[in-house]
This record gives sequence, C-alpha cells and structure tokens, in this order.
Amino acid sequence: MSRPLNVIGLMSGTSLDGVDAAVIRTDGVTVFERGPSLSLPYDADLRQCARALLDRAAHLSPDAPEMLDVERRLTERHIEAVQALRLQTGPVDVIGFHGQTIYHAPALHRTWQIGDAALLSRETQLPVVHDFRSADVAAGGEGAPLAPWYHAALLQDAQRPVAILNIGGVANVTFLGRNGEIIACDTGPGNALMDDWAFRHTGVACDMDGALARKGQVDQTILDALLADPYFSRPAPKSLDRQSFIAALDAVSGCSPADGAATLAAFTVAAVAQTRFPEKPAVWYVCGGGRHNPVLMEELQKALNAPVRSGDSLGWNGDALEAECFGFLAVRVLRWLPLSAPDITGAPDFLPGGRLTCAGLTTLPQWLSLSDEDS
Ligand SMILES: Nc1ncnc2c1ncn2[C@@H]1O[C@H](COP(=O)(O)OP(=O)(O)OP(=O)(O)O)[C@@H](O)[C@H]1O
Ligand SMILES: CC(=O)N[C@H]1[C@@H]2OC[C@@H](O2)[C@@H](O)[C@@H]1O[C@H](C)C(=O)O
Repeated sequence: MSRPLNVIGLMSGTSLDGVDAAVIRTDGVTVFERGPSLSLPYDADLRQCARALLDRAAHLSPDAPEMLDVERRLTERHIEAVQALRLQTGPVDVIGFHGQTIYHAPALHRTWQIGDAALLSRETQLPVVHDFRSADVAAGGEGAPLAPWYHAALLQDAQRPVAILNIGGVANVTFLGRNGEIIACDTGPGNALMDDWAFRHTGVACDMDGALARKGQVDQTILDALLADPYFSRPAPKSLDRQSFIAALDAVSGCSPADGAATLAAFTVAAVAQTRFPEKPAVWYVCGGGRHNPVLMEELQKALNAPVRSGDSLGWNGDALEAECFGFLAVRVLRWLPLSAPDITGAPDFLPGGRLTCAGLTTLPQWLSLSDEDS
C-alpha cells in the first residue's frame, strides 16, 4: 500500500478548546495536497469535565465512569467534525484520530489518549488509525513530539537550519538541520498556564491577544525560579504533560492578574529560548494557537534574535497543522513507517507505532487488502 490516501486527521490538543479536523492527501512521506479543515469547539461543561480529569488521570481506572462520559462526549464531537468535513471534500479513505491526552508520564512508560476509535469507525464507516504514542513509550521513548515527521515532510525543500515551534497548551519545537537531521522536544509550557490564569482572573478561557500580559510587569525573581526546574537543563528528546508546570500558577498567585499573565508569558518564551540545537536556526516558524498572541510573538522575536514568522507565511494553516499531522501519521502507521526515532522521541530505534480499527466496516477497502500491491 503506497498509493496516496485521502485522510481526515483529528486532533484534540492539550488546550482542551475543541477538535481540529483537516483533510490531507499523502502517502506518509510526501504531502500531495492539503484540503479543507475546521475546528469544533467544546462547550464549557465538556471543557471543564475534561480539565477535571487531568489532575486525577494518574489514578483513574480505564473504566472510571467520569472518564468514559468525557470520552464518549469528545468522540461524538469528533464524529460531528468528520461529518461536517466530509460535506466539503471528496471520498475519504481513512481517519487519523489522536484523541485527548489526559495523562503523559513517559518515565513510567505511560501515556493516555482517550477517545473511542471503534465508535468513530462505526459512525463514519471508515477505518480509524489511533493510539499513536503507546508503542513509543513502551519502547522507552517520550511518546512525543510526533509532529516533527510532518514538519520535515512539509519543509523538504526549505532552507536550513530552520525551527518550527508549535505553541499549543504545551510548546514543542522541531529543528531541521543542514544535514537532514531532525531534533525535537517539548520546550516547556505553551498557553495552558496562561489559559488557566486568565480563566481564574477574567472568566475568559484565554488571555485574548495577550491583553492582560501586555499591561503587566514580569516578576524576574519568580521567572528565574521557574526556569531553575531541572527539565530545562535536560537535553532533547524530552516531553511534558499539560500539568507538568502547574505549580507555576501557585508561584505567581501573589501577583496582580496582569503581572501574573506577563510572568507566565515570559516563562513560555524563555523556555523556548533556552532550547539548544547544534546550530542557531536561521528562521523560526510558529504554529499553534500561541501565534495569535502578539505578546508571545513579540517577546519571542526579542529572545530568539532571529526572524520569527507565523507558519501561515509559508501558506500553512497553523490552526489545522496538528490535525493534518495526524492524518499524515495515520498513513505512516498503515505503511509501517517509523513514528519513533532516537532524536525525535528518544526511542532506542526507528520504530513503527499506532493501531488500526475497522470496527465499522463490513468489507475491507481494497487498498487495505494484502493483494493491493499486486493489483
Ligand atoms: N487571539 C489569541 N490570543 C491569545 N491566545 C490565543 C489566541 N488564539 C488562540 N490562543 C491560544 O491558543 C490556544 C489553542 O492553541 P492550540 O489549538 O494550538 O492548542 P492545542 O492544539 O490544544 O495544544 P497542543 O498543541 O498542546 O496539543 C488557546 O487555548 C489560547 O491560549
Ligand atoms: C502527550 C501529548 O499529547 N503531547 C502533545 C502536547 O501538545 C504539544 C506537545 O505536548 C507535543 O508533545 C504533543 O503534541 C504534538 C502534536 C506532537 O506530538 O508533536
């Protein structure tokens, strides 16, 4: 099976703001076409219930009713996203379904993405590739980031060295070197701490356009203490849980809302700037929701001392990139191409991963059958 497939990629990110869905045509190596995309937000109650799971996920059993309830509601929203997207595109071969990470502890060989792949397959009558991270953590990898495979495919012909920074709930970076090397890691917090802080003080789910942070002063003492966390002196590859730096909210609790927001924004930026690569990237492309925050973008520009551009300047849709990525990775899974790599996820070797469910299908599509290569 090496012919390009039409895939819908689905990503529910650590920001817990909703599901992103995107169409992509790919063979898992080359991206032939990027199609329509959409985002369906979660309602406030679903967001809150999902958020509540995060603090308890480490001790939750896989059949905990509160988890199953959130899983079902999230999956239903994903089904709606697929149905809406199918109205805008031609025939779809397969779905790449990331699910929602509720717990990520690679040191314990655990990572947990909730989402009912069988239900999604039944309701859409499509094969669903899912569970992209488990095999990697089982093999001793970080289970993340996986987007570097997609970044490298998109930038096959770009000038190097280049860095692609995703600022989601957590921030992660891909470094593409002159000699084809791909180095990656989570840099530190992205928007998640700022979101939690903004919600606490304004009742709005994020610091819209950085308005709160812009009015504040960075508390340098607190910032230095936050940056003393051993995570920042660890070399890549390394990855984070959304809640990894949640104690930063306590650290800024004595600040005014504006100063706290400014300090947390500075934390995200400084964590990126501390990341070391074999060479200084000539340019940084930023994707993920954080690129909409002008305070983050301005401060990154100062701290990185290199051009910082939105990924949109390359013709990308920075809001759909992760969804496209899991469409791309779904085809890699089907082709048994690696998701794990020593310099990307820290796994001991280049290894495949992911799982396929065809729960909704009465007959296998011809491209999935073993005789496809001969036909
Ligand atoms: N105009 C804006 N001003 C400030 N922040 C914004 C704006 N637009 C989006 N954001 C931020 O972007 C976040 C969503 O980003 P994104 O969708 O990339 O996250 P995600 O995909 O859930 O996370 P991850 O990549 O960690 O899985 C919001 O929670 C918010 O913090
Ligand atoms: C465990 C998990 O879900 N990690 C996410 C999260 O969100 C951003 C960052 O942390 C990244 O490591 C990863 O997602 C992207 C898509 C990745 O795997 O590349």
